[in-house]
Amino acid sequence: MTTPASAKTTPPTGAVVPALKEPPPTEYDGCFGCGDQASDGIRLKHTGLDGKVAETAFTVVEAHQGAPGLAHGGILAAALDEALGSVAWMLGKRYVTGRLETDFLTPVPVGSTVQLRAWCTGVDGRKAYLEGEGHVDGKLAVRAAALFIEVPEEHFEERP
Ligand SMILES: CCCCCCCCCCCCCCCC(=O)SCCNC(=O)CCNC(=O)[C@H](O)C(C)(C)COP(=O)(O)OP(=O)(O)OC[C@H]1O[C@@H](n2cnc3c(N)ncnc32)[C@H](O)[C@@H]1OP(=O)(O)O
Repeated sequence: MTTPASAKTTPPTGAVVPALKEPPPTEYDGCFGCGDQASDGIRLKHTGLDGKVAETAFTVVEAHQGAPGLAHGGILAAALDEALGSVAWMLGKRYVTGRLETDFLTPVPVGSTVQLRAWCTGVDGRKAYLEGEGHVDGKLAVRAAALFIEVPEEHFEERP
């Protein structure tokens, strides 16, 4: 698969690629990427999962504009981050994004539906390596490679 992975997002020799488990049963409703209660969120839901690759879709609306009529790159990166993050969580541990590398290959007009796919390229200790891509009308529009880091449950404790 074509990816933009740098040395920091390329798994070392010997990293394993685990099969994905079922998505976590409790998702956080307030999550910008997947939460049902996040009123300004993008509410991604899995549309496919085959044990290795997870799929979802995201429709760009006016509130996501950067330039007139075109998606803001940060929104596309957020959607990729969420897709990759959901795969990381399906490895069965808690991960957060440490590094996210993104290529924006074509402008994405408002009204487009971005078909997103994400997968794991390897796990090495606390590090999980993820890649993903988004197609619009069959054309590769965005792609990403990321390093996720496993964290303890305390990472998500509410801050004062
Ligand atoms: C309650 C139920 C909820 C259920 C819910 C389910 C939802 C299921 C879907 C979730 C989907 C989420 C999708 C969104 C995902 C986010 O958006 S997460 C939010 C954005 N990310 C963050 O906020 C992370 C902020 N950063 C941090 O907290 C800390 O920097 C980190 C990443 C935990 C690392 O800190 P640390 O634990 O002290 O680890 P550290 O020793 O610094 O690094 C460990 C190793 O990783 C390397 N490393 C760390 N950072 C980097 C980096 N940026 N670049 C390269 N290498 C790095 C280090 O060099 C080190 O390597 P080695 O020396 O071991 O070889």
